[in-house]
Amino acid sequence: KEAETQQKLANVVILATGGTIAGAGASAANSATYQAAKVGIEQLIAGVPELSQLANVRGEQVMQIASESITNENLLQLGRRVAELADSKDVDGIVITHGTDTLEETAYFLNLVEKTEKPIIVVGSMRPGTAMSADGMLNLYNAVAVASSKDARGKGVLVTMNDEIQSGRDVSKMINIKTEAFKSAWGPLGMVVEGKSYWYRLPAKRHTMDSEFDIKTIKSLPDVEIAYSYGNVSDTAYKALAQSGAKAIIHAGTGNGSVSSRVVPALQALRKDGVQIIRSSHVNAGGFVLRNAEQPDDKYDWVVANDLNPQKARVLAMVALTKTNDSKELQRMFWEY
Ligand SMILES: NC(=O)C[C@H](N)C(=O)O
Repeated sequence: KEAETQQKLANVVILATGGTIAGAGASAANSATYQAAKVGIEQLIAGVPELSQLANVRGEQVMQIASESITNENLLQLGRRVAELADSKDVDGIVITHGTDTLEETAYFLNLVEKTEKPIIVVGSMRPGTAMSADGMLNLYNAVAVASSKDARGKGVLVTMNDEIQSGRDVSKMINIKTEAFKSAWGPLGMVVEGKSYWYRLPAKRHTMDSEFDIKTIKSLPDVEIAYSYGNVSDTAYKALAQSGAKAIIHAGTGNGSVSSRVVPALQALRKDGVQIIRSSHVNAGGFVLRNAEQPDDKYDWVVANDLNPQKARVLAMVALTKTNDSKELQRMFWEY
């Protein structure tokens, strides 16, 4: 009988990378003071015995880091392992446990480069497992539930936090002290309740199977950097980033990606030197940058990120630059992905 139920359940692999979901604090009262990336994947799985009712689960420790320290090499390593598993006949879904600080970047990266319909779910937690009211157990349970459901196939990389199913492309960490930390300007795709998924909308942008990018052909990622804008900003950071070899600079602009008159000449000059200039916005609840609004992008040959925040724009720019250095092509990609 047991063998029969095992056969019917989906096979889900959990790739652990660290983060607060693998964090530990000194006491149960420590919800915000703790060390991330301390607990191994076997212990995480053992902490949620109910996972075995959802799927045949096995874990792999891919790395053990706090996600603020993730590198492009780490991203490629994770992406390649996800692709290998996605190609394997005995894997139905993949869950990635991840720190929440850069979770949105990894989820968007995988959404762009993994050629599979199989569910890929990225999940984290806001409190360590040692804290009162820790959120990691339920978030992980929900991730495995979505990863093992047929309904999640073909919907791109997903994120399960706070009972919501979010598109990995849209979702962003909006607040860092609440368990309802992850939001999308365009709303969640669905909900997970007691291990069952409820869907309400679909992603509109190209992803996974419909993407022109493939992890298997990406050898390395180019250097793309972000410079933050504010009142009285100088052009020092932009110039320094270009000098240290950045192929593109994401302008984390004010408002609708506006650029200070103190910075415009430097960005014009950098573009003439071959650096791609991509205008994004750092407004809190989600920016929206349009071509030739605020700045004459056609004239300066700049690119706009539209609704992608600066850190997501960096991810798309890196992936896009592995294919082209043509600013018109880059702009097309920024509209399509
Ligand atoms: N909540 C978290 O996971 C934060 C942690 N610094 C990380 O990203 O690894």
